[in-house]
Amino acid sequence: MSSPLPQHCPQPRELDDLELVVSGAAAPIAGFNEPGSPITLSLPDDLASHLHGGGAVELVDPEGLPLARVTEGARGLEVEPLTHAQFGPFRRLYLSPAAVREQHAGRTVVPISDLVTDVQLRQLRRLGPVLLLALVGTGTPALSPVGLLRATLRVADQLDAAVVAVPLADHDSLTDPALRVSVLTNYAGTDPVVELEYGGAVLPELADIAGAERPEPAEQGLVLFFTGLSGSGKSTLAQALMDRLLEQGGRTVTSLDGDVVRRNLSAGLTFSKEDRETNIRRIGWVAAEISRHGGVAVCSPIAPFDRTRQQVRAMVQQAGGAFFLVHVATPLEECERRDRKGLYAKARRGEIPDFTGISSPYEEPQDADVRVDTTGRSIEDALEDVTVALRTAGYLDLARAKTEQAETAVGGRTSAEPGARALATTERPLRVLFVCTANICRSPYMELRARTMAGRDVSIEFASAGTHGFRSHSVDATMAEVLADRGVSADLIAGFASRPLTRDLVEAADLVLTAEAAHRTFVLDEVPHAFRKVLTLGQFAESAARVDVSVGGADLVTAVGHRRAGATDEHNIRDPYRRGKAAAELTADQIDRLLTAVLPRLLRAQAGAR
Ligand SMILES: Nc1ncnc2c1ncn2[C@@H]1O[C@H](COP(=O)(O)OS(=O)(=O)O)[C@@H](OP(=O)(O)O)[C@H]1O
Ligand SMILES: Nc1ncnc2c1ncn2[C@@H]1O[C@H](COP(=O)(O)OP(=O)(O)O)[C@@H](O)[C@H]1O
Repeated sequence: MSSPLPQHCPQPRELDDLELVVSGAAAPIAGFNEPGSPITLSLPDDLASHLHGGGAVELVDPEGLPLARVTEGARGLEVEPLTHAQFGPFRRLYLSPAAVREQHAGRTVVPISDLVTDVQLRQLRRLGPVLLLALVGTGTPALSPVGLLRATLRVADQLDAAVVAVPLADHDSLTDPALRVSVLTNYAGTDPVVELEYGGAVLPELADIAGAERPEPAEQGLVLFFTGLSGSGKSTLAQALMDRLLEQGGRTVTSLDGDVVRRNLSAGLTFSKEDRETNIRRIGWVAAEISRHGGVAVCSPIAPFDRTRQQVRAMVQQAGGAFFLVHVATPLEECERRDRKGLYAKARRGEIPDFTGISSPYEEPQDADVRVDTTGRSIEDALEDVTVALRTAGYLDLARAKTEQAETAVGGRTSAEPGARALATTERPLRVLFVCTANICRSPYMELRARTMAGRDVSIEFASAGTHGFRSHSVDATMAEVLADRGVSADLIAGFASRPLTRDLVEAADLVLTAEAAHRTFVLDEVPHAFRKVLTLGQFAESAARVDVSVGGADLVTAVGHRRAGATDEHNIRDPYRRGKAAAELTADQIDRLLTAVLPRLLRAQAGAR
């Protein structure tokens, strides 16, 4: 009897890709890892070498259902389908391009990845019979796949429309647009494909879906994840924070403390790298489920590996929760000095192998929402850093009642201090950098229009640059005309000189707003840690709309960094270069709409919070 094939459960994005490959939607791509293809599968080293040696691997879904068998072929990994996924909400809507051509030929094809607006419904009505392709792949829709399908079906009821679900995932790379075009074309055949216009207000009949999908921060599940060395203060801060949460009431709180988890959920695991990863993934899994149901999970394991922390973040976000990472960055010397449990001394004597910080690594997080060094500080004071960050990010407001704050104020600290601290960081002007390709058309328009709109306000500065920016060119002549028509002074326009984007420009900016998602990807490939402050202008506008109107200026930038909407194609501001004045006007209209929505909130003088 032959031994069973090794099995592997791919990541959600890879499972979506598998479905596209099997259904023919990805054609001409027919497998994984073909040269230059965005459809890739990453396998653990042992499985990769098994394939390389001529073996086969079975890909299974998270429940273990075998979906396909992969082998190494001439162009990459060849895929032989086994079983088709049969369950899951709206499975019946997942059709292959061949089935769609057979059942729905003759309809105008319209891709949908967000809630439809009034403007878009009018556009759809004008199109006649339509096929709404709901793009439900991982990371693509602005809401959950089920939410998008429920909303799209509701819109379809008002039209002559068919709805089909397509698991086109977001690969967050420059190859995405090409894949999108080929998938849409495979579904459309010879029928036209029309993109929805940008803008408008979400249809009132979708409000309940929008509400359920985008819960108010007070209702969204939240995972507070403290990471740091043993003795850094994770448990102490986590406990103090939970006490505050419980005193305030209104939320269910679950503690997943490192030590406690190891005595229960993870009993028997060692401190090898593998077992630590298992331990953290277990914590992540439980925390994600808690967040799925709107609860707050407070976790405080060491979690020394970046990759595992990222996996937890992904699990939580997948479950619709928010993930907030606190790096308790107390240095090793201080943790060792405290040595509350006497473990460091033992580790130094070699009595505990693989001890974090001594004989096992701790990878410092680059993506922490807040970093707290507890050295020489009171617990209350260190906790303040966390509660301020939580409040600023729009998750929890754990401010004590004023009377209580006054009572706890010591050594000249007053109840006003947290607010004062937040203000101090915003005293210099907020620096906003606009980015497009050549820096002669869209980004100069954004910069000069924004400067004109801001007038004499000194709380903000605008600049622009291009991912492939020309050096010292003036504004494109057509765009310059549009700028002049819209009240931008001739001096400003004449004084403009284009420039290429540099790392320093990104580092120096508080907020980088790009014309298209591809520009955002370009910037992040260069400066990955800037991910919170680099957004498309449309993505920023949509994200800002979700943040309470009382939050403005630098606080708004921080809040959006933590609660940003996905960058979808609808957000892209298309390039009008050399497409005539009408195209330039349309682009200008789109930019004006977005700037009008966001600028008043970025200008300190008008931001409601102050
Ligand atoms: N080898 C080794 N390395 C690090 N820590 C050790 C080790 N052996 C035991 N301990 C005790 O276990 C606690 C850390 O467990 P965690 O589950 O948080 O660790 S991990 O996230 O799985 O890496 C940690 O507790 P905290 O001090 O609360 O962090 C230690 O008390
Ligand atoms: N500002 C502070 N914040 C948190 N802990 C502090 C602080 N100052 C001193 N400590 C002490 O440091 C130790 C931290 O231990 P613990 O919270 O168990 O750390 P961990 O969970 O990271 O191992 C405790 O004894 C705590 O009283």
